[in-house]
Amino acid sequence: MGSVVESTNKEVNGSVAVKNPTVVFVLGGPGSGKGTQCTNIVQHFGYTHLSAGDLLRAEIKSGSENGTMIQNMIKEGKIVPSEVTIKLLQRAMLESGNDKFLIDGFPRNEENRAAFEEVTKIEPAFVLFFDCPEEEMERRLLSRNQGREDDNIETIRKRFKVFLESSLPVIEHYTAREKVRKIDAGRPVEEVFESVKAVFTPKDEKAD
Ligand SMILES: Nc1ncnc2c1ncn2[C@@H]1O[C@H](COP(=O)(O)OP(=O)(O)O)[C@@H](O)[C@H]1O
Ligand SMILES: Nc1ccn([C@@H]2O[C@H](COP(=O)(O)OP(=O)(O)O)[C@@H](O)[C@H]2O)c(=O)n1
Repeated sequence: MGSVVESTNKEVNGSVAVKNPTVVFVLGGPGSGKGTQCTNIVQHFGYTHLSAGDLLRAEIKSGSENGTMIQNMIKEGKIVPSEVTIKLLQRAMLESGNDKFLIDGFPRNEENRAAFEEVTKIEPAFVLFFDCPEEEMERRLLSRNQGREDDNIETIRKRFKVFLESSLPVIEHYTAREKVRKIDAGRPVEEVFESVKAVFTPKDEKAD
């Protein structure tokens, strides 16, 4: 027996998709704390966390035909073609049984953004942007210790360049549409989460 969410899913471009989902894009440079804060948001606000990077790394591990291509792109800090990432996101949304999603690390360039809009017809509720100084992000990435092939100084520099050149324009796109909620992410985890909570708490529930 399917859940209420599944039973009301709809067809989009020939594939089944979650009906009227709430989507929050979580953006910020590499190491700005997106994953860390998403874990906190999930615990407090009932969202499903979908990390584009985690989905791509799982795809490499699964031995899929795209695995080698994805692995090479990640090693170089390059953005994987949208077609691949969007399919993974759509599948994960459907499998979750939820209708509220934090989409972390996506869209990372204009191609990601335009393709997602075209394929899914989903507009994000808002965009959470973790703004963090580069020196702090570099420090965090070099001590992350998750055995990631891209957490070395050479690839980190490439990822910073891609963030400035390709991802910031996406944030500017949503800033122009008044969708961006910018958080000072250079502070300790708990302080950052206080600011995050304020964004997710409806105005009428906030204390004066
Ligand atoms: N506010 C913070 N202060 C210090 N370290 C942090 C903070 N937020 C996250 N970290 C640490 O920095 C590293 C990168 O954080 P992560 O959440 O993986 O970033 P992202 O998903 O943006 O790449 C992790 O080791 C994490 O524990
Ligand atoms: N939308 C995305 C997200 C990540 N990626 C790839 O995955 C890598 C790691 O992304 P991530 O979000 O897991 O990690 P951070 O770079 O934010 O620390 C990126 O550098 C890209 O190579 C991608 O190609 N497309």
